[in-house]
Amino acid sequence: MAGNPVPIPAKGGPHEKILCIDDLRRAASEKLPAGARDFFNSGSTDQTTLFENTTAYSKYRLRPRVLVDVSRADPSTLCLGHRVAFPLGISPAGLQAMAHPAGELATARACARRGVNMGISSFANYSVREIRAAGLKVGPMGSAMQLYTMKDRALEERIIRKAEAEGCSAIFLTADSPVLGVRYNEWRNDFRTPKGLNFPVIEWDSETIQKRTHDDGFMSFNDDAHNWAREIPWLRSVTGMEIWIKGVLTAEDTLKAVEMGCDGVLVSNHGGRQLDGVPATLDALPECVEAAAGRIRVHVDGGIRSGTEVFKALALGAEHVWVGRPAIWGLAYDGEKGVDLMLDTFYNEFKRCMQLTGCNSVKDITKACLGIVRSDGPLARL
Ligand SMILES: Cc1cc2nc3c(=O)[nH]c(=O)nc-3n(C[C@H](O)[C@H](O)[C@H](O)COP(=O)(O)O)c2cc1C
Ligand SMILES: O=C(O)C(=O)c1ccccc1
Repeated sequence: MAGNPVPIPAKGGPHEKILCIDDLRRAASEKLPAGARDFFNSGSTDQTTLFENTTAYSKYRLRPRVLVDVSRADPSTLCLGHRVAFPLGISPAGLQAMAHPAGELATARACARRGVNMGISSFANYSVREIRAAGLKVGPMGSAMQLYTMKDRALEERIIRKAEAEGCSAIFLTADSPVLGVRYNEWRNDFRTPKGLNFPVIEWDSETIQKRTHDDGFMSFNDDAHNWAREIPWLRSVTGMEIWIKGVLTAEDTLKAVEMGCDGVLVSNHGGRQLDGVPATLDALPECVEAAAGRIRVHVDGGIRSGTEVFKALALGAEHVWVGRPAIWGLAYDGEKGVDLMLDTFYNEFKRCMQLTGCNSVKDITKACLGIVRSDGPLARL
């Protein structure tokens, strides 16, 4: 990421007030209509998991080494076969054109410019071809194609073929969504996809979607009869792309992914939008890392809102992290430039955290970088 502007917003400039991801959340939330804002920002049921995803980080303290020459600290690493600027990518999130008309195209351009990978949602508002082309105009970029376990296997195979043809290197199979989570906000607001937005990946146009609520559309499309024995061998038989399971929260399912020959697990609770009451992803991470025992890769997403939190996730054994809502907030705030700003903020905080803890490379970030764990957790911040 050499040559990027340091994201200290210029006095009087358009981003004067955006110093951290929480500033971006506030600024974006002010710009979004209420229904869209609630859809993007909410979790399910009582919002317990949503809250814990973000607050889990505050119980860990850092354990820095001092007087280390960190003048050449290098945050770059490998992710899905690509060298990335730092260990953070953008999680697949649907409906990005509701945040900004350029939606996933803007996200792809920002990812390519900042040298990070992107997950493409099955519910993207642009086709995989358009998204990949937008990114590749700016630079080389890695993408993972997110898949649900679909009722229509022929459609699922068409999506896989297109993703392969466009150079995606992995499938993120979302395993936590046989049905949609309980989303009071969507029911209260009678949330509908805005008119004019299409879902080209799943071959639905605006008219088809208008007839359905989000819940209804989602349930008609996804297969609640999904299971390990059917999905993984089938995926292996139709594609050479890496297969990752997105939504794993336990040692048992990590072991299952190892047994089934998957390439990695993404420890995720769908940003607290599916089953409320499951643990924060940071709290589920250690048991998954231990079960993987280096045999498959382990990534994590959910609630990561600063470079220091990226660092803490790595110290607990994640190889790489992903963020969902911060990209949506970047888009809503200022389209492509807002996503650049979001990535720059994370990058700079992460690099500074590496330097201030005495780490010169991502490999130096180990358990030894974490100190005491405060049992008063989130309250420790108040
Ligand atoms: C608005 C929105 C849409 C999402 N759409 C999808 C999706 O289509 N497929 C999927 O697997 N996950 C989806 N997710 C979950 C994200 O991939 C990711 O797991 C989550 O956002 C990470 O948490 P964070 O937002 O706290 O960073 C979505 C999340 C949000 C907030
Ligand atoms: O709402 C979600 O969490 C989600 O996965 C999704 C699915 C389809 C369209 C937009 C978001």
